[in-house]
Amino acid sequence: MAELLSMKELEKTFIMHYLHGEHVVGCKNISFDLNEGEFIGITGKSGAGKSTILKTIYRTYLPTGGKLIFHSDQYGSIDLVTATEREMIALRKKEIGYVSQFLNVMPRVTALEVVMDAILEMGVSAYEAEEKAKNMLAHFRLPESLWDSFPKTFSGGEKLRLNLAQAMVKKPKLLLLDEPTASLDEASKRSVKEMIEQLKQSGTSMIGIFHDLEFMESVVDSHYHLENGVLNKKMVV
Ligand SMILES: Nc1ncnc2c1ncn2[C@@H]1O[C@H](COP(=O)(O)OP(=O)(O)OP(=O)(O)O)[C@@H](O)[C@H]1O
Repeated sequence: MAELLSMKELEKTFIMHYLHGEHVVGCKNISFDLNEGEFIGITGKSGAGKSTILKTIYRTYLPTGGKLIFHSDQYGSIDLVTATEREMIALRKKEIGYVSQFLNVMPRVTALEVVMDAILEMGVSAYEAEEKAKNMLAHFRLPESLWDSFPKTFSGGEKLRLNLAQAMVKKPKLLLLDEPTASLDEASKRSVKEMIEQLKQSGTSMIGIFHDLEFMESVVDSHYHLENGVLNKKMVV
């Protein structure tokens, strides 16, 4: 299997300006490699730095050290630590997806439009985008009565399912999943598992953070545990 992402000694330190420049370590010395189609699960105590790792890959946070070599279709090998904002925007549009429980959408954009817009960015026709978006929303069991509503008022689980549909409809090369089953019922968890399996088969690589260990072990290939700032490979499932 070809390598997709190589992380070497990734570090993120926050400088707290309102605390007179005090430093808070988000994560440090984090290294691992991710192959095409591989799924790595990361566990660790609250505050260990799991979300910080995902956010530095997606560049919500600018890393303060290390290397993150991503094998991109658009740019060839590119270091996400030093990539420009413009490059990151292009990568987020087409190659790297991120799912969290929190929904960040424009006001007055319907749930269907949220998913359609994601796939339109990939360059498909409006007809195809609508069809794919509807299939995704149905897959994630979002009631049809909500498709033309504004997601701001959705429940936590509905927002998460919309986020999953928006990110997964693109079939990105790399998908980052921050608690993708939190607040979901068993039937919705099964929909998530099925879509993860479909994406893996089509070559998507994933990194996920889970509190639901049983679910995690049913989908990942490798499990890393973060403790006292050190990332240890626990086992290969
Ligand atoms: N934007 C930020 N500014 C300052 N400190 C931050 C920021 N984001 C995270 N941190 C700090 O970095 C450390 C790691 O946080 P992170 O959210 O990555 O932990 P986590 O392992 O994902 O925790 P949880 O399981 O509770 O979500 C924590 O000490 C946190 O307070």
